[in-house]
Amino acid sequence: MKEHIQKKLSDSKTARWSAMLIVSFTMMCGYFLTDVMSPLENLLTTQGKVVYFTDDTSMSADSLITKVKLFSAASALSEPELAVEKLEEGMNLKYMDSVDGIQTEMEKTVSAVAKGEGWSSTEYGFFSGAYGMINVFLLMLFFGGLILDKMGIRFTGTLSCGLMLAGALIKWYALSTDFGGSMLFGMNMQVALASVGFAVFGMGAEITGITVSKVIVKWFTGKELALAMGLQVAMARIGTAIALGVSLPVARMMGAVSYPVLFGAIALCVGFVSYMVYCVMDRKEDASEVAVRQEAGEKEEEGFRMADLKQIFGSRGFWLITLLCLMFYAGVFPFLKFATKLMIFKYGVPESFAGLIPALLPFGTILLTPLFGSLYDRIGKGATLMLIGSVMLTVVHILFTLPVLDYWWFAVIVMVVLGIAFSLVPSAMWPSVPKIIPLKQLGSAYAIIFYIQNIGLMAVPWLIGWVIDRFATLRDASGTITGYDYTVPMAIFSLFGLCAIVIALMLRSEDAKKHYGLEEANIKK
Ligand SMILES: C[C@H](N)C(=O)N[C@@H](CCCCN)C(=O)O
Repeated sequence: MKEHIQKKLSDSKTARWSAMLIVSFTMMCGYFLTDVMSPLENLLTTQGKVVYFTDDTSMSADSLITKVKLFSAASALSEPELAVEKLEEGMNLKYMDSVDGIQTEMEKTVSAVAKGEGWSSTEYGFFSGAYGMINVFLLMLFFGGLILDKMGIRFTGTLSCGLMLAGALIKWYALSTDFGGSMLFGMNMQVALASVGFAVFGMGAEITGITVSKVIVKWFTGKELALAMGLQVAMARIGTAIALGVSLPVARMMGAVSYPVLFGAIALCVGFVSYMVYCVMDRKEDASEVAVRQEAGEKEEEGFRMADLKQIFGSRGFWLITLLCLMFYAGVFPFLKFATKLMIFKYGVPESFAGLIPALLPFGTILLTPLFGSLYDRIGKGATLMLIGSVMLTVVHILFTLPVLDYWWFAVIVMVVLGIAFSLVPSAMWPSVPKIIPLKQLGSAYAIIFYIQNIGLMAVPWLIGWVIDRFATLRDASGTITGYDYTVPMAIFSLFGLCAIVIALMLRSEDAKKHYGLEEANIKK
């Protein structure tokens, strides 16, 4: 008689890769919403109507109208009735402006008009950092990890997807409503409410992040773990790239900053449904695992105990990975929030293309993260990959700081290098955690890492927004903003890179002492 050997569902290649694709799609929708506002910084921080022209420049409606009226009065044209509210797509406007110090007659055709929200850079920074606020101050990520290890993947993932959706809807409501100058918590009502929405969303997104990580470890341990994690991160980056690339065109086309958020919320509903589909697979995987254990006469694995936390906190390798994560990610995600405006004001890129250069960063990582992940699976060298990535991050930020080669093509090259760094470190960092911490504590371990990382994701945008208002904003004698000098903010980002290098070196030497296996291949032959 043929012997029947019970197999787990995850032993099927099709099943485990399908599970990976499904949960990664949910995460991708989350990443889209995380960065959907980044290209809108200039629009959010401009007061009143923003007018875009066919030559790809943008101008504040007030200053344009003043110029047009001055010109029409001087040339007896019939424009004195022109007002901000009357500006529309297709209008032809004539005015005088100074070109190389000479007053010259100019003509521009309006290609789109959108509503600027008049936030300050500090308010924009506060809003961007709000993502990590609940996670950090209410320790929600920490509790999220405990919930994940205690209540399981299906319960936690469903809860966290719901939180993401609720947060996205609050943010959309805030951005699409005119609060007529009212205040909340001593703050512009719109900024405050949008920040609350982003904070709720951030709590959901981060808990979904640790849940998805645990899903992948569950289905891929002993198999293509780093490749699977790399592909999951790659799909997440597609979400970021789409956000950076399409958000501004959508806001311009629809005339308001709230529309890209609305589209993100609709996509997230689909992501939610896809997570429900995963839950069905998860149930089957658990059932097949029980059957395999019964056949082998094995006992069920012990669950997570609070005492296990001591083991996590006592590991020096764990702390080094956590600090590396804090410093490295502080130099990347918060940078992305400010990168579009950096392209406009440091590299002179027209606003309509400016989001495309930062979008190169996640695009590059889409191919490279799984590639480096697969390299790590086969040949190891995880600690070295993290070190090289940290060095590249630092060099990139120093180049963005220095007043040299302020050309758009140089910004493109530097951004591509940053993309390589942003592939190297995550592809080696995340699959290295299970080499230091056992599976049953992994939810909590990822949660603590994400928790500390969130302190950076929250505080760095706050710091940079404030620094831009205080040290980077250039004004003329009347106080009108004339431009930005990004030397100080970018020097701060360079410092994060330097810290990452030091920590990566310490991690490599700790690995050599404790034999975590970070330099060894993941796939056992
Ligand atoms: C922002 C989030 N906390 C984060 O760090 N995400 C990582 C991916 C983590 C995947 C772990 N398996 C990222 O690089 O986006």
